[in-house]
Amino acid sequence: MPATPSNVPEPRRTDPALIRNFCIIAHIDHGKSTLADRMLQLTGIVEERQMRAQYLDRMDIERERGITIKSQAVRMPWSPTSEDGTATPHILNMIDTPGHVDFTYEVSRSLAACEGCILLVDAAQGIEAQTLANLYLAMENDLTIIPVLNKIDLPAAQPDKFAAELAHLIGCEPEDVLRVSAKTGEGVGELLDEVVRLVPAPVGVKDAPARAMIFDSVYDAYRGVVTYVKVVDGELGRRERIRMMSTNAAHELLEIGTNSPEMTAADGLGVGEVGYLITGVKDVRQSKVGDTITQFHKGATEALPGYKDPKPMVFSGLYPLDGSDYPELRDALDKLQLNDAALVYEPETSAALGFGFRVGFLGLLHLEVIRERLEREFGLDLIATAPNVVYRVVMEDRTEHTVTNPSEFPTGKVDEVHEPVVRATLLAPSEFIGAIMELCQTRRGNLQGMDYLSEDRVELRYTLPLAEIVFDFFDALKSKTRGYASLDYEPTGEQSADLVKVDILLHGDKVDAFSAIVHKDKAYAYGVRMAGKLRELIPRQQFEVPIQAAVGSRIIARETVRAIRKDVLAKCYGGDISRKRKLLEKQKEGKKRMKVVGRVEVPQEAFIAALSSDDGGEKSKK
Ligand SMILES: Nc1nc2c(ncn2[C@@H]2O[C@H](COP(=O)(O)OP(=O)(O)OP(=O)(O)O)[C@@H](O)[C@H]2O)c(=O)[nH]1
Repeated sequence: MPATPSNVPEPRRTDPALIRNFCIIAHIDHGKSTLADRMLQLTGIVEERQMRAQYLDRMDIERERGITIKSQAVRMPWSPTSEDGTATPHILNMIDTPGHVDFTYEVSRSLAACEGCILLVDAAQGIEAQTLANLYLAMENDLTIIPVLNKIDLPAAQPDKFAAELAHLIGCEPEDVLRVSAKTGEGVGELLDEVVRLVPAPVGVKDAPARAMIFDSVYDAYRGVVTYVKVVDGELGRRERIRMMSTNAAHELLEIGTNSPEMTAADGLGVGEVGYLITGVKDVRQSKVGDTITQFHKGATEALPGYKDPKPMVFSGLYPLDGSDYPELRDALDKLQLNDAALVYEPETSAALGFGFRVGFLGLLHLEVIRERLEREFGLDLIATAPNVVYRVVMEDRTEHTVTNPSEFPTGKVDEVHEPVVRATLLAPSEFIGAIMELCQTRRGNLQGMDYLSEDRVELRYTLPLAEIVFDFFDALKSKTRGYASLDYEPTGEQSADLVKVDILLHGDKVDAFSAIVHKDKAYAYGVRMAGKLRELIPRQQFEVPIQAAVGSRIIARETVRAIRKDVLAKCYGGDISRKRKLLEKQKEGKKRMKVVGRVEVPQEAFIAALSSDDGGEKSKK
């Protein structure tokens, strides 16, 4: 049991020397959830009998209520058998990391709450891009890494080959790579023993003012925001008044505890412990990932390092198809924001699309998730403008503008335009090196390095403008590599580039929804493509309609929709008045759905079609 000095009875705190905080890093489908399930079972906190029934049922209910599906951190008891046969009870905290590239910052905070990680790799597939990206983050956080091959029960498993690959990657011996089957449970007990043996115990100052790092924050419809923390120094007690160090906001602790795997209230958390707290705040933006919590009275003066406000990287205009749904869209966004500190939006109006919002996202997946939730959970029909990144525009008089909507690109003398760039990691069989390089070249990529992970698998590292990968990059990569390449990226700053705004004009009037900021070399292609597309989509009017693409006042492409007098009665010979009336009524109906740009009537469908995905669009599933 914990070795506490006898004169200071503190039975409620676990000795940090007996705590191990770890996470599992894996590429999608390499078996992270299955391994976690096996650990829950093996450590006895979930009985075998309950495993399926309980877990799946619970997920359904949670899904229906729209709250978090997984526990963010689970506390498990484990007593490794040592060589002399004695067993010392330890506490293992398994911390879940969000898996996707859009949430790199959150991943890095979850990793910062751990001292070690299990690098899990499918023994039939080998290392993939997400394995690598998360491994790099783990290294940056100085974590002890335990390499593990999973799925060794599969006939297609090649454990020797991939053990060598993993060993080469992290610089250990192939024999150090553990082999498990999360499915059968083989090797999982030994793995937990290794976690205790290899992962360092957390260190912190017991008698200092409390400092706890928030590594996750989720909204629960019944309990408000549940905040997950790791206590680094000192301790937090029940009913304590706490302070968020980034905002200085004070809150009362209503409950503090651990998940094993249900929420279990405790009377406090001490050094190295991981658990949850509830303060009654209703909005995750008041309890942000990366922030430090301390006591309100005599609290810490210096926050833990690394706090960043989530920064949206990709923006898109969201408009209800039916203008009268605008209030519903606003309410829906308000609700989603309760659980998503990274979601930002502000009202915007577009001459073409009416009233809507300019919404900021962490990345494309984030955008897709939000859009899908708005449509599915809130029953909204939406039009989204093409996603764009954030530009910093420096004028010749040195004033600066942050542009999140291309139609707001400043007019006047522009000196420099800066765009965000990412560091991308691409992994593929070596036969596809040429195809990948060619693709990255056309996307203004810069090769930073290339490594062979084994004789037939290669890792390429590029810096790429974010704008070049937000559309169809992932799809293009998959099609050029027959689905074998994997991609991960993280923002690394910005670069100045030769960027211009292309406007699309209908009969001399700008259509704001189609303005785009593109590289100078691609402006012409964009203009020609959009003008051509619109010519097909816009019905003839009673006058000739020129469609032009322009950079500033210079026209770079032009198409024309020829004039026609549309006589709906032309088909109606004879004097059937009721039929005539019907046709006129129908024409009126159609006109209601028309948007008017200047003098030109454009059916809404034309906007939707022009914004949709045949030139990449927003569909880029990972
Ligand atoms: N044969 C075999 N299949 C496994 C093993 N571990 C996981 N699987 C299967 O692999 C698939 C993916 O496993 P998950 O545990 O869902 O993988 P994951 O990494 O959590 O995936 P995501 O949650 O989608 O990221 C499932 O069909 C599992 O049943 C294993 O040891 N052997």
